[in-house]
Amino acid sequence: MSLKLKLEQGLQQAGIVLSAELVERLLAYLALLQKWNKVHNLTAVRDPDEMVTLHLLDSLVILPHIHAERLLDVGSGAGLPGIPLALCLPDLQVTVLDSSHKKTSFMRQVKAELQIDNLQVVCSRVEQFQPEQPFDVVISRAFSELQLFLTLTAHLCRPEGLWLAMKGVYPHDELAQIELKPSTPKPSAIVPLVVPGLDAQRHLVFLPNLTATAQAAA
Ligand SMILES: C[S@@+](CC[C@H](N)C(=O)[O-])C[C@H]1O[C@@H](n2cnc3c(N)ncnc32)[C@H](O)[C@@H]1O
Repeated sequence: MSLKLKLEQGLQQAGIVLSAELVERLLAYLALLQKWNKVHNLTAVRDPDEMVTLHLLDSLVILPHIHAERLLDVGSGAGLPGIPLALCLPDLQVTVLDSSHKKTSFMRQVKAELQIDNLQVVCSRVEQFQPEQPFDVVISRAFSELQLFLTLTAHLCRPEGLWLAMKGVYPHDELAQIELKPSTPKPSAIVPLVVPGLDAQRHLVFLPNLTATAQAAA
């Protein structure tokens, strides 16, 4: 089966409708990832079929949950999930951040070649990143445990904004860890996700930043 057909079938199964042009742009991103990966080792996933499932579809199944103007993808690596989100949601301003020069060079190349105007690429350790404005949504996939993710990005999520953590199996231990810390944001929902063609669990953890609400109530 061609990569295009695999992506189209996966999108259909997930109930995600994208234009033919967008499908081509997603595949162009995948082609660049394959090309650079041969030399720069950006991702351990090397098989193009697996890249469709584990990188594109895994990132795209969260599309219905993104309602924001400004999103930060922390530890984005080769641009996941940030680049597929930026491609599919042109009105969303997406910042992809990683501390690795090799990975941010790749993401800059993708931005230039695919002319992704709503994508900003930042090379920085996240704890040192000082943007002009905080973000509506701060997301990560395969970055760190929940507690560390929240600690390192506490200055980056605006009051009443949202942290989204993309996880595999239901993260019992990580949730227990944050329950122990009274000052840590708590999850409002943990949504199971189905990634077409993937025989593994996925969960999206929603952690609202209630800072402003709490201050107003005090
Ligand atoms: C396992 S990769 C995940 C990449 C991508 N999110 C994915 O799901 O394919 C974790 C990434 O986080 C980056 N990273 C780790 N610690 C970081 C930090 N403190 N600040 C910024 N990036 C960091 C690493 O360079 C790496 O690219």
